[in-house]
Amino acid sequence: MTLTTTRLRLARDRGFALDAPALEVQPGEVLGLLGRNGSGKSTLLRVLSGYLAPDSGRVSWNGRPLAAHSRAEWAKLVAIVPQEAGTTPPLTVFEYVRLGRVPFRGLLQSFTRSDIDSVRSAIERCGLEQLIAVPLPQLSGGQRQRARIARALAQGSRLLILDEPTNHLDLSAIRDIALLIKELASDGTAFVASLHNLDIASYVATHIAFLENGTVREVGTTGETLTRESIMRHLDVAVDATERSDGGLSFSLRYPDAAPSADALAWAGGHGEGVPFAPFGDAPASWVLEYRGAGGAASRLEAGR
Ligand SMILES: Nc1ncnc2c1ncn2[C@@H]1O[C@H](COP(=O)(O)OP(=O)(O)OP(=O)(O)O)[C@@H](O)[C@H]1O
Repeated sequence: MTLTTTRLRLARDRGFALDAPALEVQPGEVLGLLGRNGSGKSTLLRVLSGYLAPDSGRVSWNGRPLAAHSRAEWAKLVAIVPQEAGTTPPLTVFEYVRLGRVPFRGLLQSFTRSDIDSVRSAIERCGLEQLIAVPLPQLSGGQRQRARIARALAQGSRLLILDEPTNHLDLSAIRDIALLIKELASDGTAFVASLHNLDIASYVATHIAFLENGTVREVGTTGETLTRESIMRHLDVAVDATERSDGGLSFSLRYPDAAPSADALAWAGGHGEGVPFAPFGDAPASWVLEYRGAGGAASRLEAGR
């Protein structure tokens, strides 16, 4: 499944307007949307999934404009995995995942053998076999998120739209969801996901789009786009970065009253981004780091030990 768009624009209430350049997501690619609260990530996801019509611009799936797909085709091609909502339906994992087959049968028609096979295989894919008969409200947040993804897989969709997929999850559940997304992408599923977690973005996303006040300011491959400078520029927050063994970056928030970690300093120094400052002998008494803030102005951050 390939998602393509022309430039998209949509004006909403209270002066908010979405403005995104032409985008393309190929099978196996994961486009991560990053931006501050209210920057328009969910709005863009709704436009890409066909729930909101743009004022101008066109969304196409597999080269056909969205409007040319029937509702049934639409439901089969694209699955939306929403944020954890307040209420959880009192269905078992099996019953819930089976809802993914409704576009193929309709609510009142009975499910076929092949529907049930799709449901079971999606449940296995998401590691929920042991929980197949457990009601959703009794699952943990991470297990429920996996059930939502399983439902999307049972639907057979090759484009998954995820709204903050690791919201409210503990660290091990975040890791499991990240691994699942990566595994599904390696099998050719395309993803667009709004993300707040920079580590997850670096790990799962092949491409990143930064939104600010509704406008996509920068889009590109993760390696080129997800940098300390762009994070400072678009999210208005200073982070330290260290390189992972797979070549991606791990980010940690820089608190104004805490010195950056030795690892982050070493990495930044090695990349010419920061200057460890050691006035007395080997042990640095303070550090001076430079970064470029919004508008390109150079700022200096000094931190004592
Ligand atoms: N149904 C709606 N009608 C009109 N405006 C809306 C609607 N939903 C959201 N908005 C507005 O659109 C803007 C962008 O909101 P959106 O939810 O897309 O941002 P977001 O980046 O996903 O935020 P968050 O990170 O907090 O989830 C906000 O100003 C919001 O008030």
